[in-house]
Amino acid sequence: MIVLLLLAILPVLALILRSKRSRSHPPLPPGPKPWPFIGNILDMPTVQPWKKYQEWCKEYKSDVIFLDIPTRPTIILGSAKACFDLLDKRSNIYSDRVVLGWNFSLALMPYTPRWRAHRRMFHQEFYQGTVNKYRPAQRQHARALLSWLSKDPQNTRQYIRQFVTSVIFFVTYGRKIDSMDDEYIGLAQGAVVGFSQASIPGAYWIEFLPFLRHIPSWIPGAASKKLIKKHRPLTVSMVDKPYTEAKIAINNGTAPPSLAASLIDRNIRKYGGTNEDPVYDQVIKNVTGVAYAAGADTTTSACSSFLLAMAMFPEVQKRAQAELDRIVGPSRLPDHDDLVHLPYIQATVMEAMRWMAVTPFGVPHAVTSDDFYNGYHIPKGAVIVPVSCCPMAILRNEKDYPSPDEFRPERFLNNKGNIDPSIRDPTTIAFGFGRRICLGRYFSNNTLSIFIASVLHVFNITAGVDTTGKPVELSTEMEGGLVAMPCNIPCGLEPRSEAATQLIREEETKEV
Ligand code: HEM
Repeated sequence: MIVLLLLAILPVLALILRSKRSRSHPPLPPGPKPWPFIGNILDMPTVQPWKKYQEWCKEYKSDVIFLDIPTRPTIILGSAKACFDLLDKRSNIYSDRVVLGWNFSLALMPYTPRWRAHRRMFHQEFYQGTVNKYRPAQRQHARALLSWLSKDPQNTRQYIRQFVTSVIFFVTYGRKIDSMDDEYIGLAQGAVVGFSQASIPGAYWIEFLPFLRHIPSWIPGAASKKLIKKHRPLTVSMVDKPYTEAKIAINNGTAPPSLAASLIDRNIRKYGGTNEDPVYDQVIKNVTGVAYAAGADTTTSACSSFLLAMAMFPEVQKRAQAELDRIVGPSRLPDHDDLVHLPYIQATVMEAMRWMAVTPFGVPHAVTSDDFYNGYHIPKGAVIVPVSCCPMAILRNEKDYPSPDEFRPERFLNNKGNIDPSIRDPTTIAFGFGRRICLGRYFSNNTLSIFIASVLHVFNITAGVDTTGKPVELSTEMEGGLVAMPCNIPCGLEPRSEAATQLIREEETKEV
């Protein structure tokens, strides 16, 4: 019955929307041929969607592709130029989002004053000039990670996640994460996994037709609503629980310094006893909650891809270690302050952000007015998907990055061995565009840099064996939704020398 209703309503809706769109406008960008009434709904890939986006860019020889989704036209952008032209230069109309239900997250809020208030508060704590205050926490956690990895390298994937999560929780709530069994890790991981899957473009088209919420789950697009609903209790707890705990500690005078503590303190001093107090209290809760949601999987993915690259390109590993040996030496671990003297390590960090796209289709934007680009009509309300792994463009673009499949930090160096500013820095793309550009990019870069320098300083990295004793197969296959992770990561981490083992042991006696 419901399927019949669906079949009856969709054609009418599609016709109305399409006739509104086609009135006196230039043509839409090229793309796969739509089916009568249902457009390209059935063409939308929901598993590893970036592969299909790449194929379309190639097939239609265009860096702007149109997908006819009756309720939400979708545009794929497959070149840096198209992304900068639209999402950056015209960001006044390209900064909206498709709302998916994560109401607390500023990363998904529509382009409204509410989003602006959240973004302003987050920015104050994470802009370039202030993030270095988090370096001691990042360094200490990176050093703790060396010890975990040396004892149990088969669980490398879990320890990387624990390291990234611990840094974010420590900075945000002043809370230590002692193991992967920590309640908050489970909460947050569950919430983020559900969301990441649900946000694949086309997986969510059904969201715009609430009256169809009972349709069978085999119809494409139906699954995302269920996913979001299933994970909602985890999401609520992920945002509420650590914040409530932090507030209790503040009231008891037992709170360690943290982002939550300083924001709450500032709010009380500025708005305590006024009507604004509860309003800003909610903003603080959301802003602290989004730090984990937006920062944990993304940074974990970048750290994991780096390890994979080291095992697949051992000559890069050797060259990076030689630089560390020369500049830092065997008697201490590297620090953030060393990085300025370590151009090859800096280039390795840049290459880690380029080689495997962390968010292969960015975080989709939405356009708030009709627009025209390269002779094509971009319809108002369209979802705009910047595809950062498209081979003809962006991070895997032959022209900007020759032999793009190879992990080659040298590409960012000039003939004096310094960073060459004429080569496009991949972080200008990997962190998104315009007014929605990633707010955690400087923080994340500090975490990734100290992770890379510390791990390379003490370990030789090879494929190794996994927890079942099977040799790890190295490949560049990625899995996931909004955030992609390498399917396999190496587990063969061996201390490079007696001196390296000694450095790791010394750290074990220190408090994180
Ligand atoms: C390798 C690590 C990371 C990558 C690749 C990454 C990537 C991105 C991307 C692609 C966007 C969307 C930009 C756009 O819409 O054009 C984004 C947004 C965002 N990121 Fe990150 N991110 C990373 C780490 C972090 C961290 C560590 C934090 C927090 C501490 C963070 C906080 C945010 C926030 C709050 C937004 C939403 C901005 C808005 O919508 O106004 N990110 N990130």
